[in-house]
Amino acid sequence: MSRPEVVVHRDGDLLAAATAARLVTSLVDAQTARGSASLVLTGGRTGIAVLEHLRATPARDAVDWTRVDLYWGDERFLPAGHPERNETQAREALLDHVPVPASRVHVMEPSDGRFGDDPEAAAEAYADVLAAAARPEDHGSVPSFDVCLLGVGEEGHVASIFPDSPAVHERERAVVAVRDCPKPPPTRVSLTLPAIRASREVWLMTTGAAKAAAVAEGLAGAGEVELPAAGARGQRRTLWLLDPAAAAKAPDLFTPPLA
Ligand SMILES: O=C1O[C@H](COP(=O)(O)O)[C@@H](O)[C@H](O)[C@H]1O
Repeated sequence: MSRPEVVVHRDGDLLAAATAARLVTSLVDAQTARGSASLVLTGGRTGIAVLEHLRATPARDAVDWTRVDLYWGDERFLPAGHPERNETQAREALLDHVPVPASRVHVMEPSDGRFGDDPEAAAEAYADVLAAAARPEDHGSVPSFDVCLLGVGEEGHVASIFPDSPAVHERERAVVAVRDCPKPPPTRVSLTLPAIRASREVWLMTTGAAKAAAVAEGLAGAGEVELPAAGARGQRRTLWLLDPAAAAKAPDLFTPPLA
């Protein structure tokens, strides 16, 4: 498992633009090395801003979108097309504007989908999707995603894994239903930390002073039960992408010059 690295960008907009550029390179490299690329998307302000920048940059055409598999780290369990669904926001920001085949867009089921209002069934179905996509070399029932994008909440949540919640204690399952979530909407579906840790690279992106304490604790070795972001690590790389406000309380070791 990789040790965290930190990049501090001048402001949130530059962070989103630079992360979009970084993604182009990573997806192209993955396609060159393995034929296709896999990307886990996140909701949240920064996650969607990255997709908007990706849509706007001409470099997006360097990616062969017909050979990208898209997954989600979490989803708000709401009806299809609901504006608060991470899927809806990602489609508007990027997916409706690039030629990614529908068969490669692996959404978590909505609350009016195949399983109705049953988030546990939706979570199990998503675990089956991941297991079907895993290759023998992935050593498990989760693909080795090339990049897993994550936002970070003020209390240190990633995906929909909140501090000291049942999801953060999950060790076996790759996907779980989340109920009584402290951040609305209360019902969600989420990858677990073991599934996130199957990723080659994990990129945690966050901005603003409200996130500074969570960032500092995450980098200073907090336990993942208290601060789930601390447990989000990639096999090869764990990258914290921050603005100066989010980085303000980080330990010295982790505050490199501005990029
Ligand atoms: O609800 C969610 O929030 C987090 C973080 O969002 P942000 O706006 O504070 O960056 C996000 O990572 C997660 O995917 C989403 O469902």
